[in-house]
Amino acid sequence: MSNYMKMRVRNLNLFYGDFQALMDINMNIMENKVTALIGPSGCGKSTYLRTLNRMNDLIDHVKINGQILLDGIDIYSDQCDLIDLRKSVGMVFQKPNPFPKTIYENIVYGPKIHGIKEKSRLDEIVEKSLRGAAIWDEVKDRLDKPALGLSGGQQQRICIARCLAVEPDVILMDEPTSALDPISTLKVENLMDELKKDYTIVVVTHNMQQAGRVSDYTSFFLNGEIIETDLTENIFSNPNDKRTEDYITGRFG
Ligand SMILES: Nc1ncnc2c1ncn2[C@@H]1O[C@H](COP(=O)(O)OP(=O)(O)OP(=O)(O)O)[C@@H](O)[C@H]1O
Repeated sequence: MSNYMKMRVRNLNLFYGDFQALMDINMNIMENKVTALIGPSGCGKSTYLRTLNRMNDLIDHVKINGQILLDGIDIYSDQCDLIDLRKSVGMVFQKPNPFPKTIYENIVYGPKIHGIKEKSRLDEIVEKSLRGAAIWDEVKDRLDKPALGLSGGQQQRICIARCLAVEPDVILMDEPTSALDPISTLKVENLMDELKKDYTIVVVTHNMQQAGRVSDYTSFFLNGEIIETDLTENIFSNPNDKRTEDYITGRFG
């Protein structure tokens, strides 16, 4: 088992204008593990997740200080190329958001941007990515059909396949199952367990049972701070902080 810290976050603060949304965040994100981010609505989970691949750069009144190291390189420094960063750190959103294109075109979109043109290579990537997202068998005979014609659960796995197609190292997932039915949710949860063999996963979830099922580590956020990060089993059975205990036992949030 890897004990490598794929990402290291040090003294991270984030402000939306005058409002400080993240306060002195420190976290080690372990390679080939699933890290769950839990906490009440508005505590900064999504904001934090978005800092990990600089999605907040798109919001113009955001100010960030501190450090986020990916394989030792500060992703906010000049040394880091934004296109490379987004390739290394992929993202899956709450609502499945396939492009209004065929299944095939959804998967090859990223690889084409990165300069892959050869049809046989693209075909290979499509099969590998769809297999990786556990949806190949369901769609292999309809690759030329619109991705939007699939069920919500299938669309989400297409989005995961689209993310895998550019061969990221880290996958960020923002409540990836909150718009899905229980069976699709189970499929995506099982998939996360498979994917962590090859990828490092950080997932925001409101569903505490899900955090318990899928994650190795859990971080509890409250009012923009991390109250504690620990092995998931410790967070759920023996948390250090009373506020964590109150949250996981449903006393607030
Ligand atoms: N673009 C923005 N501009 C200003 N404030 C924002 C912006 N986005 C988020 N916030 C504020 O930052 C805080 C953290 O929001 P964030 O969405 O990160 O929380 P969250 O824990 O993910 O919430 P939820 O679980 O409801 O999705 C909230 O107070 C929110 O109102």
